[in-house]
Amino acid sequence: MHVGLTGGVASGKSTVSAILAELGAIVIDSDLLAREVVAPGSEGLAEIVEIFGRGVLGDDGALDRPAMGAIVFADEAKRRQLEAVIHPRVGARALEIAAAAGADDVVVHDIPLLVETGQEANFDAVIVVDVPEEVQVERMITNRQMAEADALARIAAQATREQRRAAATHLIDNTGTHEDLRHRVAEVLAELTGR
Ligand SMILES: CC(C)(COP(=O)(O)OP(=O)(O)OC[C@H]1O[C@@H](n2cnc3c(N)ncnc32)[C@H](O)[C@@H]1O)[C@@H](O)C(=O)NCCC(=O)NCCS
Ligand SMILES: Nc1ncnc2c1ncn2[C@@H]1O[C@H](COP(=O)(O)OP(=O)(O)OP(=O)(O)O)[C@@H](O)[C@H]1O
Repeated sequence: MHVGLTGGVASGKSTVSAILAELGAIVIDSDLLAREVVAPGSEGLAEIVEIFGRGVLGDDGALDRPAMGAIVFADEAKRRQLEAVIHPRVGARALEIAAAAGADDVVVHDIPLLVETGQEANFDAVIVVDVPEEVQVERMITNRQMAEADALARIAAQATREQRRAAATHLIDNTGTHEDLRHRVAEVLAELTGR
């Protein structure tokens, strides 16, 4: 079974993924793959330097992620250019990993931009982690020391809460405690697997 998992920035996708993995699911994390495909020495990073110049590299030669973020979350055309380098590579890696899963495995594809990239129909179920925008902003400021304007810029680069909710077969409200979240995730997994 292949399950899509999505949610707005800082909604709690990684936290949900970690719980699902503990409960036995295989998780494919798109954010992690998006880092791997631009690792130092990669073709992906070379393409990014061709497009954006060496200014997006840190002193260590790795992608300067805050600098890249400042560019692409302020400019949609540049964001599309970056996505054109990263998304095909992430997609190819995800397919390779998914191909190694067994028939009885629950494979969870954690894809922040699942709705934005129209991938709903590729999955047997779509889990959406849902919180109001105020909670996203609050968690980005508190847990990631982001400025409010940067948090709002990321939210503005994504689908709306309503668009994501419309794509959900299973909605996970993450406005409660971590304990509440754990219960709800276990419940959803049980619904999916019938176990
Ligand atoms: C701009 C980059 C370098 C900033 O890196 P940073 O370490 O600050 O963020 P990180 O990669 O951990 O992403 C955190 C969250 O930001 C949001 N986000 C990332 N990229 C995008 C995007 N293109 N559009 C909208 N939201 C995005 C997602 O909610 C994601 O979960 C990085 O996000 C990136 O390479 N983005 C383009 C690739 C992409 O689309 N990734 C998302 C899923 S494949
Ligand atoms: N129920 C909760 N109560 C309080 N804090 C939470 C809760 N769930 C998650 N968090 C915290 O909120 C932050 C965002 O969670 P997480 O990293 O799981 O989100 P994400 O959707 O994967 O984010 P991103 O889109 O940036 O990858 C983390 O610091 C996490 O510990």
